[in-house]
Amino acid sequence: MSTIWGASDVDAAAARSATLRVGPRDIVTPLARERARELGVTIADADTADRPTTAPPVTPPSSGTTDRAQGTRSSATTAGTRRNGSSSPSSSPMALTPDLDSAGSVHSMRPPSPALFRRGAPLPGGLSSGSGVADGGPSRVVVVGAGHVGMIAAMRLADADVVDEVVLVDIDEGRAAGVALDLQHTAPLSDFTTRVRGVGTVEEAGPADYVVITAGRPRQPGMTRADLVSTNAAIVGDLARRVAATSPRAVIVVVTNPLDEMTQHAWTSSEFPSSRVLGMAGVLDTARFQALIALEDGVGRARSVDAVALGSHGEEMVIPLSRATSAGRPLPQVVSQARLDAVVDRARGSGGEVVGLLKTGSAFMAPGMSAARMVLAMIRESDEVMSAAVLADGSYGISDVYLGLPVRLGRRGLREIVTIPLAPEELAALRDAGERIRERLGAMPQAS
Ligand SMILES: NC(=O)c1ccc[n+]([C@@H]2O[C@H](COP(=O)([O-])OP(=O)(O)OC[C@H]3O[C@@H](n4cnc5c(N)ncnc54)[C@H](O)[C@@H]3O)[C@@H](O)[C@H]2O)c1
Ligand SMILES: O=C(O)C[C@H](O)C(=O)O
Repeated sequence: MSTIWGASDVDAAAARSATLRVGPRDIVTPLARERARELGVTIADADTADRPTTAPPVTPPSSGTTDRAQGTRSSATTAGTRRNGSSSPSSSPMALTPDLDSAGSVHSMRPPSPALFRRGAPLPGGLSSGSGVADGGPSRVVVVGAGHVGMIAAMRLADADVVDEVVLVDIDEGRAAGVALDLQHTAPLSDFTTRVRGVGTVEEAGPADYVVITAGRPRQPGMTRADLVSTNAAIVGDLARRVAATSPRAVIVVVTNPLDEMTQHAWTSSEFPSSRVLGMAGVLDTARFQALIALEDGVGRARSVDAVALGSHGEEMVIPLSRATSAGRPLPQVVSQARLDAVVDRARGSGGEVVGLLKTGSAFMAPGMSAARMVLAMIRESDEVMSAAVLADGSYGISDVYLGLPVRLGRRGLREIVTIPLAPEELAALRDAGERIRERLGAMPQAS
């Protein structure tokens, strides 16, 4: 039997021994070869005399995800097809070979190669026409809220050219239609074939594979995210129920603030399995930390920083420095503890810093790109470890509350919560974040 080796297998090999051993009939994807060139990983024939003595890749100690609708625990993902209609590598070892060290811990949280995001790359692809989950119709991503975050997310999604349709929905229908038309005009500039529509309701948008909810009020200077709760809970609750009716098999990605509470609210309102309701904040918070620490002397490029932001999207954000590296070197060996602490604080407060500078509205470029990145990771089954707000399932000693945890996503949403070793104080801070979010949920108005 032949095995398909993907870019994430190369990442795992880079973390272990800088050599990827493949069998004579195995297929190494072009992206994996490109990734190997980037990382200096040798692709060697496993049948040669110097056969590796290292253990084969192992399946992670997944705690699985709870599928409430079915009452079962599942980490399955759905096979998909590429945009060109051929079979996707969803059964490839990309899904089975995490970058774990022999202790079963995550060795690297490095984002995948930019090669994974290059248009026209043969593997993995997008969703083919006719693969739309709801009706066998067009593959479709619906972005609810054609405001600042929504339009950036839609732009990235259209530009990626991996779905038939991106539909913007806004109660201000003219805005949705105008932004959509403006975006459609960029098709020759960005060279995409995705159609872009703008409508006033999720019902008009039609059944979707993925729904990104950015609708709601942003905060203004002097406000906390929590100040948005009653206004936005009413919007998100209503939208989640209507999305569930229109797109019963969609994966929902919530962006609206306060993020952790709104994601849990969308889950209960939609009555979807928790694996299909995710929140976007960790990708953004991680990017902010990477970007800001890269401004420090000696750190290098932001993408060479391997780190993850967990916990809440706010005061209880946890950035485990015990796991953070730059080009493979532990960050505390590169940057002084005082500077590290200052950068963590700045990353934690970055949303507020941007609000203060803009004076009206909040950040949207990095947030919109981060939301699109989550959707693209699912469509492309990139298999990267990223932070997302998910329903804690007992991992890290936390249960039944949405908060930022390291995850792998698949076509159908959450594939698994990844357990990474944390220092005792980091674990305590993560658990505290769960408790604080639970308290805020308890205080949330019930009628939304
Ligand atoms: N999770 C994160 O990391 C993150 C990052 C940035 C912003 N946000 C949040 O995202 C939300 C949107 O931010 P923004 O800057 O895009 O705001 P915005 O005001 O620019 O856009 C919001 C849009 O939602 C629309 N809208 C309101 N109610 C609606 C409804 N019921 N149906 C459809 N559309 C509706 C509005 O007409 C508006 O166009 C805010 O709550 C903000 O706090 C979260
Ligand atoms: O800070 C905000 O209110 C918006 C968003 O959550 C952000 O972090 O930029």
